[in-house]
Amino acid sequence: MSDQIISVSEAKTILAHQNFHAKTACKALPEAVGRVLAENVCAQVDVPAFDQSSMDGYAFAYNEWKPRDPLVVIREVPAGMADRIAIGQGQAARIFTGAPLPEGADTVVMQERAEVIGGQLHINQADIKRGDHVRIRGAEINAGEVALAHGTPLSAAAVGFLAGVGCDRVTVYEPPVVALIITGDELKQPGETLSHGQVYEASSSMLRAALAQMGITDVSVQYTADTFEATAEALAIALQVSDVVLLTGGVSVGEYDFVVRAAKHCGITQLFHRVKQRPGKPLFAGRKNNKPVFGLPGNPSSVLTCFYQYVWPVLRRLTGHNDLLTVLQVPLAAAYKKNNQLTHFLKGLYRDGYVAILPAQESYRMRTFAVANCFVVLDETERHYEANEKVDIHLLPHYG
Ligand SMILES: Nc1nc2c(c(=O)[nH]1)N[C@H]1C(S)=C(S)[C@@H](COP(=O)(O)OP(=O)(O)OC[C@H]3O[C@@H](n4cnc5c(N)ncnc54)[C@H](O)[C@@H]3O)O[C@H]1N2
Ligand code: MOO
Repeated sequence: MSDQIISVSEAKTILAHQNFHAKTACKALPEAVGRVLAENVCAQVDVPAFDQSSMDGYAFAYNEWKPRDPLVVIREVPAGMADRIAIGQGQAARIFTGAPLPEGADTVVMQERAEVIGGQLHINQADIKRGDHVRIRGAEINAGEVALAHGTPLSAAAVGFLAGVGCDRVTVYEPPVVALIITGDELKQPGETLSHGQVYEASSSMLRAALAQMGITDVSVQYTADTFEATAEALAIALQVSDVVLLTGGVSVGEYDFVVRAAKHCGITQLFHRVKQRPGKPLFAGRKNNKPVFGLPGNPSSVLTCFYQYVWPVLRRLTGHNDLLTVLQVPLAAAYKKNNQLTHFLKGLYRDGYVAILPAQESYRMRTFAVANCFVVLDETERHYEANEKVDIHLLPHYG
């Protein structure tokens, strides 16, 4: 679409309107933890499925009981007893936590508040009320009712709740398969020895880490030379084997920047190229059918900033989440001069109610990003910010 440089909000709106394909899968319940429901799950039974005791004690019929008259204990009802039994007037049943209430009974007295002498139950609780210590059938949920709705993230508690309503499998959003293409002739893997002009390749480890933190672990990596052919070939492979493609580097305007041309060659529709922001101005976004493709500007800090600002929301949507980075308005710890007309995503440290803009913001540097917990987001306006002036911050996901 756009060949023009666009604003941050335009770029985000364009991405928010894309109908990228989200995958779903049917999973055994315990394996679904951390995923998001892609269906409404209904209770298969009433919970509780029968009136049951919530205490170890004695079950009796409240209205038939005269406080001074003892009751005759006729039977014992353990949890799981399948026999349906009934008690009559003047009778009680020994009962245990979770056991079905006998027919005719509606109240349980805890054993600590009663005494059995010669088979006769004496209740020593003046304030006992009808229905005490009884869990009524269906009090939690009725069969057929929606237990958890589409879009609910499955915590351990949610898994427990669904198991309790009889559910054993659920349809959840499936994390996308991601292909990384790392461009750059100068790159060398950490652990190897650098020659003059080479740099350690940081972005594949960094992106894999960021993806793993969002539950995306099916990630392939291709390292490509700075040629059109190598980039186009890697892109064609990536489009075949993955749901989302992330390229790093090669997206600027130099003679060795082939990402945009390779994307066109592979039939990728450009959504935008270049955003009025720092870092990450040369950011590229496109789509091939329903698959998103991002060309992240090569400086590692630009890669990660663009990842959190643009890729992260798309991946969250694909995994069924409906959220953005948490935004807060907080006072600046110190004054700041912003001297251009780009949106700035500055590495910040938010603590004790204030945010400090960290030093070393240049996009080749990761040292202070490594200890940042948020972005300070300053809009395009060129101006001076005072200390204590409130600014927007975006919390990094694991601090949100
Ligand atoms: N004439 C212009 N030059 C540049 C512009 C511009 O508008 N006009 N934009 C600058 C900006 S902003 C950025 S950001 C970079 C982005 O360029 P590329 O996406 O083409 O990135 P590269 O040139 O490939 O790499 C940039 C820089 O980052 C290092 N790098 C790349 N990949 C990795 C990696 N995986 N691990 C570690 N370091 C990496 C690379 O060695 C370069 O130093 O363009 C500016 N130039
Ligand atoms: O993405 Mo660049 O950071 O603006 O150097």
